[in-house]
Amino acid sequence: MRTLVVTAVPQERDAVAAGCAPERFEVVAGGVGPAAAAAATARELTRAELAGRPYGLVVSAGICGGFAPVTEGPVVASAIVAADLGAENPGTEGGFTPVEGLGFGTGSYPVPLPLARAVADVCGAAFGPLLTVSTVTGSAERARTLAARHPGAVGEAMEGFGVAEAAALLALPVLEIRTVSNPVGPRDRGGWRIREALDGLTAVFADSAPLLGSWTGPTPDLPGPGDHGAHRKDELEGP
Ligand SMILES: O=C(O)c1cccc(C(=O)CC[C@H]2O[C@@H](n3cnc4c(=O)[nH]cnc43)[C@H](O)[C@@H]2O)c1
Repeated sequence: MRTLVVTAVPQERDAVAAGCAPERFEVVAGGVGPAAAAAATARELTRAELAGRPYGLVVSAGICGGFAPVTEGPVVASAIVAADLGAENPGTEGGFTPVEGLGFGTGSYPVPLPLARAVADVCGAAFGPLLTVSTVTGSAERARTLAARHPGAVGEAMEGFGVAEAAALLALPVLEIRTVSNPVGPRDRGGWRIREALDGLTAVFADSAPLLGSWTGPTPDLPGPGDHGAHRKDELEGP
């Protein structure tokens, strides 16, 4: 089955597409931020289902900020985490209650670990939770807070959780694969290494495309109780 790769911007889309064969991969630029990413992913997955050409795997890809000591190179998510989905909760440890603690759904999606680990190994990537934020971190204090709240986090970007939400609606497995363009922390636009990160994306997808394209494993169990909204094709088609 084919793999859908969702990036934020066309430069990332083109970098990914340069590394993988068009027969097995569809690469789309869905916009910046989790809401745009979720909407674009849901549209593409629904189109494919209705056309009878469903995807077997969904990947969120692009550039990202890296948490020290990860300052460059590829990163692969061991979990896709909505780092600012929840409520500020002064007086509690960490001062934040994640969305699960509020009793609504989940703030973290699992990935198929054997595949994610294999991809990380083949491209020499750092492996750990990848955080999705709506506001790019711009201070050392915020970077420390996030790193303390999410031990082992390797990076921060803005789309992974949105892509994962849409994939979960169709019970599809999801990965997040990125390359580091900047450190998470104080703003320093002059220090960005975007060209290197985009070239790195091409290399990562060239190395991992054979693994991604042949993946036939199951979707990991979705976290928590209740209906995560997984739908079947017949429900999409309506009466
Ligand atoms: O103006 C700034 O200070 C600034 C700093 C980092 C990123 C931005 C962006 O507008 C990029 C958003 C875009 O790129 C991904 N990305 C890359 N680095 C980061 C990051 O450190 N934190 C969050 N997102 C990052 C992101 O997925 C978006 O697609 C501006």
